[in-house]
Parts: sequence; structure tokens; C-alpha cells
Amino acid sequence: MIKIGLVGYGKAGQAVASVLREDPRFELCWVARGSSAESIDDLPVVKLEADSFGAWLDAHPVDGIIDFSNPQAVLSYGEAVRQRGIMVVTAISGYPPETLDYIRDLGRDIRIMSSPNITLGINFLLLAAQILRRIAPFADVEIVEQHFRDKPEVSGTARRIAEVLDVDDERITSLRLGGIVGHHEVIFGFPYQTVRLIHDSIRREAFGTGAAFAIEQLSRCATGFYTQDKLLMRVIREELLLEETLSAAPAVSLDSSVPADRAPA
Ligand SMILES: NC(=O)C1=CN([C@@H]2O[C@H](COP(=O)(O)OP(=O)(O)OC[C@H]3O[C@@H](n4cnc5c(N)ncnc54)[C@H](O)[C@@H]3O)[C@@H](O)[C@H]2O)C=CC1
Ligand SMILES: O=C(O)C1=N[C@H](C(=O)O)C[C@H](O)C1
Repeated sequence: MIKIGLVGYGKAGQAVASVLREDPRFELCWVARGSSAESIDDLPVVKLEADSFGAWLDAHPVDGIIDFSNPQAVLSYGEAVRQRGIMVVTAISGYPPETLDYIRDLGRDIRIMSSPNITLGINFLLLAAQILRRIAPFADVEIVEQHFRDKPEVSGTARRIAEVLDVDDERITSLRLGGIVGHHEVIFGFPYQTVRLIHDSIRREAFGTGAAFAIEQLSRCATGFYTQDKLLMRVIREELLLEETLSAAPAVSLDSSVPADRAPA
């Protein structure tokens, strides 16, 4: 069982906590918050402060941390987890470049995954979009992202899509309305056809299942910096290799009395 500490218990963190608590592979041990440590159901709560977090980790050891707080939090817990070899899945979408550099540096000593969108669906869309982009680099590309009305910044997901497709951020159209959890659409415009790749996060629990996939995959990885699309590609590659191996496997006789060339197909 993987023991987890959750950093951030807001809109996304609460949904992630509910998914983790229902999954028998994980034990959610505690929550770290930025504000005062108000209790949450039966979960221990700590206020995240750099100078005391190491002692908290020693008294409440975990295998991994999942971060749905804000871009500053990793600066408070990074060295404490580095010293203890604790893996990290951070879903923060708006890291400044210097903080991303710090996260990559943490990858020299621990397993850490950072992705602006942790859903498996959007990371599959990222892989599909990159394939189409390579096939048809001449196509027009536009990106549309839609979120709840109070989300201030352009989605980190849309910026990541633009980055991997080598498209200028000016091609991103942002809409803010209602309670939309997360909608992303990549539109490829060809002379005689249009290809639309669309992903909708219907409920914030989608971020919980994505985080569960990431922490479980990370537990099988070597020390290093990872992204969710790379972890997903790793699983796809393993599946394809297994399929290739199985389809190439010669007919064998499990019964020594039956020659291999007459074994049932
Ligand atoms: N990668 C992904 O798939 C997703 C990423 N996000 C990102 O997660 C972050 C949080 O999103 P929401 O839950 O909607 O925001 P929110 O504002 O509802 O929740 C953030 C929580 O973090 C807490 N917090 C702030 N500073 C903290 C600190 N230093 N230590 C511990 N806790 C701290 C706040 O008190 C708040 O409860 C945002 O950056 C958002 O873009 C959100 C959903 C999906
Ligand atoms: O703030 C959110 O909620 C989300 N933020 C991420 C982003 O900025 O891309 C991912 C997801 O769309 C939800």
C-alpha cells in the first residue's frame, strides 16, 4: 500500500482526497494546508511551513506527496522530501520557469512528476495531437480552453499543448463561464477537412484518478523528473511490446507428448 500526504485541500484537492480514500492501493495519511491546521474529518492536518515540515514527515512518514496547492508550496517542502527520498506528484499548472527548474533539480534525487493536467484523457490527447502535428505540419492549429468563471490565468494545459505542438500561445482562446471544470480542444484546419481533438474534465475526481495513476507508476520508476504524458507513453510502450512478444511467440507444446508443430494454435 502506498502511503500518501496531500498538499492542498481546495476544489481539486478535496476531490483527489475522495478518490484516493476509495482506492485500496493507497492510504491517505494527512493533509498539508496553507492556512491554519483545521481538522478534516479523521485526517491529521498540518500547516505547511518549511522550517517544521521535516519534523512532520519524520513523525508522519509517507511514500509520496501529491500537490494540488499553489506554485509556492514546493519551495516549502522540496528539500525535506529530497532528504527523505519521498516521491512527488505535483499538479500545479502555473509554475514560473525558475520553479520548474527547481523541480527538475529535485529529479536528480527523487522521483518527481509535474504536469499541468494530470488526467489520462488530456495526456492521451497530447500524444495524439503530436502524432498529427508530425504527419501534417502544414495544417492550421488553434487551441480552445474553457474553465470556471473565476479561473484567473490561461490554462497551463493549453500552454503545454501549444508548447508540444510548437504553436504560439496567441493561438489559444480562453473562455471563462459558469462552473466548467476543464475543456480543451485542439483544432487542426486542413483545406478539405477539420480534425478536432476534444477533452472534457466532467468532475474534479478525474484529477484524482490521474494522480493515482501517476503515483503508482512513479513508484515503479527510477529516480528522475517525469511528466504525465511520459508516464502514459511508458505504459503504452510496455503494452505494445507485450503484444508484439505474444504475437511473435512460437507455438509451444506444454505437454511433452505432443510435438510443438502440432500443438493447438
Ligand atoms: N494538473 C491538473 O490536472 C490540475 C491542476 N490544478 C491546479 O491545482 C491548483 C489548485 O487548484 P484548485 O484546487 O482549483 O485551487 P483552490 O484555490 O481551490 O485550492 C488550492 C488550495 O491550496 C491551499 N494552499 C495554498 N497555499 C498552500 C501551501 N503553501 N501549502 C498548502 N496548501 C496551500 C489553499 O489553501 C487552497 O485550499 C491550481 O494550480 C490548479 O491550476 C487543478 C486541477 C487539475
Ligand atoms: O484550475 C483548474 O481547475 C485546472 N487547471 C489546470 C490548467 O490550468 O490547465 C488543469 C485543469 O484544466 C483544471
